[in-house]
Amino acid sequence: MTRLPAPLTLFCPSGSGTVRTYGAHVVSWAPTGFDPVLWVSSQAKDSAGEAIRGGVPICFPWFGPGRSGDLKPAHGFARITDWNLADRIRNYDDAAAATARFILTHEDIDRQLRGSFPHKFRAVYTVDFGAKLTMSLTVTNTDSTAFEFEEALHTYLSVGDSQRISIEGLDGARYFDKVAQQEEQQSGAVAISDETDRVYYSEGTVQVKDPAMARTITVAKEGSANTVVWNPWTEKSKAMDDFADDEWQSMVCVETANVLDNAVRLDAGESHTMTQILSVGRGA
Ligand SMILES: O=P(O)(O)OC[C@H]1O[C@@H](O)[C@H](O)[C@@H](O)[C@@H]1O
Repeated sequence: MTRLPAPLTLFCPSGSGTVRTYGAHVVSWAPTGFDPVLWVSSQAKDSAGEAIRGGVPICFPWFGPGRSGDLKPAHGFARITDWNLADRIRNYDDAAAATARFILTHEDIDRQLRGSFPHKFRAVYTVDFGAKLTMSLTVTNTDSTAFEFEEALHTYLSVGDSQRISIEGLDGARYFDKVAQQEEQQSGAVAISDETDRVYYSEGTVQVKDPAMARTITVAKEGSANTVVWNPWTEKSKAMDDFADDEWQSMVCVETANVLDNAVRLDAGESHTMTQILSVGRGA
C-alpha cells in the first residue's frame, strides 16, 4: 500500500486547516482560538485506494451504492482519486481566508472506476480556510449529452458527546430513513439515540448544539436539496475496521448533498455549484 503524502497546511489570522490532493479531502479546520471542528478517526487509513474516515470526503458522482444500489466504490470515485491542485494562496497578514483550489476531470479517473460514469466532466473544488470553512464544488458537463450525478460533502463534525447534541433546523422536514428503509417526517430537533442514517429533504441551515463542548457548529449551504445526518452508533462502529468501537460518541456527520431524487441533471455545457459553509460559536 502506498502511503499518502502529508497534507497541505493553509492558514491566515482567523483560521487554519489542512487538505490533501488525494480526494481534495479537507482533513482539519479550526478558527483561531477554537478547538478542531472536524473529526478524524484514530483508526483512519492513510493509503491510496482507501477512503479516509473523517474530515470532509467528497462523494461524487454517486452517493453510497448509488441509486441503482450496486455501484462501487461506495460514495463514488472522487474521494479515492488524486485531484489536481490548481492554485494555492497563503496570506499571513490581512487575508480573510487562505484558499486552495482543486480540479478533477474524467481523464483523471482510473479506467476501471469510470465504468459506471462514462461521461466527460470537469469538477472544480474551492476551499477557503478562515473564521469560516467554505467548500464549493462546481461540476460542469463537458460532454455532448446530458448526465445525472449525486454529490455530498460528507462532513465529520467533532462533538463532545453525541448523545447530548441537538441538531436544529430540520424540524418538519421529510427524510428517508436508511436504517428503517422508509420515509419519515422530523419533529423537533434531531437527537442521536440509536444508529442514525437519514437523508433529509431540506435546503436550510443546520445548527449542531454541543453542550459538552459549549459550542454550536453552523452548517450553512447553497445549491443543496439534501442534508444527510449519520452516526453509526454501537454495532456498526464495531463492524468498521477504520473506526474505533467507542468513537461514535465523539462525532456526527452532517452532510451537504444532492442525492436520490435530488440527483443533479446537467445538459451538455451546463454547470452546477453546491456550497457548504461551516462556522462555530461559543455556547450551546
Ligand atoms: O463507510 P462509508 O462508505 O464512508 O460510508 C459511511 C456512511 O456514509 C453516510 O453518508 C451514509 O448515509 C451511510 O449509509 C454510510 O454508512
